[in-house]
Amino acid sequence: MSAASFPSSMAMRFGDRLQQALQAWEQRQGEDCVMSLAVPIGGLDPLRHLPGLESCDPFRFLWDGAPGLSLAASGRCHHLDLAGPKRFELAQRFCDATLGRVLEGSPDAPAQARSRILLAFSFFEQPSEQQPQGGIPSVQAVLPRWQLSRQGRQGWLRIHGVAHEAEDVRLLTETLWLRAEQLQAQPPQPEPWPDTVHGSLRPGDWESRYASALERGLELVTHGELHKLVLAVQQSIQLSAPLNPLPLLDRLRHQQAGSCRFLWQRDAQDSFFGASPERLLSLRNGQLRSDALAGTAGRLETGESLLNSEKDRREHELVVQAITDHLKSLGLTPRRPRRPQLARHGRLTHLHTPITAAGEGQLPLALAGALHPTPAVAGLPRRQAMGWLRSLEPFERGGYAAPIGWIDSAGDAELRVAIRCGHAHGSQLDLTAGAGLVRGSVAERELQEVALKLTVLADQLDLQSGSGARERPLPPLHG
Ligand SMILES: C=C(O[C@@H]1C=C(C(=O)O)C=C[C@H]1O)C(=O)O
Repeated sequence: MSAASFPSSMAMRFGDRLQQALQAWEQRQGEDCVMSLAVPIGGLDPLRHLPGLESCDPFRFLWDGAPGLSLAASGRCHHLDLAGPKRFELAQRFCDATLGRVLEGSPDAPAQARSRILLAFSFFEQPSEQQPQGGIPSVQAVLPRWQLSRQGRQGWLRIHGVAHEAEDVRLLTETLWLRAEQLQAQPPQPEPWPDTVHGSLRPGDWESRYASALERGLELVTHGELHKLVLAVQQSIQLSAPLNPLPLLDRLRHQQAGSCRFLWQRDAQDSFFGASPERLLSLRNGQLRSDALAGTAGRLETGESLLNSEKDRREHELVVQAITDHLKSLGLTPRRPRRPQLARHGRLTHLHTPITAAGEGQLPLALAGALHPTPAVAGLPRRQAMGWLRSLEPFERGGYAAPIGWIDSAGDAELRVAIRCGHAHGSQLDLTAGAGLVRGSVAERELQEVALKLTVLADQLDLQSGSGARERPLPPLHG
């Protein structure tokens, strides 16, 4: 195909794009390189157009921070799967090396459309000996084939591809142009999405297994062996039809508007998805931000009662202190408001303290490696708490409570803590949720808090039997 086969108004634009790309190619250093090309594409909704972004590789990703950045991606141009220690350092090196090789052929593209490496970690560095990790590497990093982004009304489509010669650059430009035309011509997924998820609870009751772990956890924090322990539970659902997570994520856009919806789909059989209220870190133009989020109230309590709860304030402060201490140990000067605010995410309200610092020149994954896991999802002291989680939780956490997000070609990054999430693999869907125990925590309240958190996703499903994950009111907060 040549530029002549496009309508004349677009031919100019196509010709300009091609010329830009070839100019960048001429200035390359080294033999081969990864060419990165982008075109503006109107404000297509990445969530609704992800199905139209298919690639020969089954990998798909969604980051839906609407009304902020939304990003859909598919296919893998380069990727890394790792297990074991130093994963943050090695993933950072992969990002630097890969993004360093990317040749920007569309220098007019804005920040939302920058080339990105997508990242998903597992909670633990190594899978446990008893429980296989469910095949999840301790870090997955992907430079996608396709990226469709939207921020405000603007949207961009980007392609990454290896180029050996100028002809490859022409071919990539044409592939990009054609896909942009197809996406713009295609209607997005209709509203409402057609399918509901059908499934039934798998036998095996998380409540009885949680009760014994909870008893031990409460002993540990009461006797001062730990300051905090965040015990999680897992509810498994047997799916009677394959799960499409996109309709769920679409509904969560309305029901949990302040959170960031995410999807990491290794293939059609394996989807990890959720709506995270918690920012592990964001780095934008050298400004670092991390969120301390701990202390939870359900719909029936007032935010005031949460703000006035001595136990919740103490639990929250442990998280703020841990984050600020880690940042200080890296030589940063974190700033924080003196008192927490309330942050509402769907049916739950949390205590929230945003922590900020000047972070010029910081490596996002060095920061993430120091911060993960915060005491909001693990406990204190960290090492001992991690050991107790291994022995008390009767399942593998996988990606639950681990960092998920992206780094872009300018060094900006955002990583969320993957909570309020589910993992569908084959015909099974696992929902995981946890709650923090500190001195003064009450067993019944913690049990009801995790049950309430499980409902965030479970309520989107059409379950055939009564669910242990149904919402019950939380008993009163203790002062
Ligand atoms: C661990 C989870 O949530 C975390 C624990 C919270 C708490 O204990 O109050 C609140 C928000 C999150 O930091 C979860 O939702 O699974």
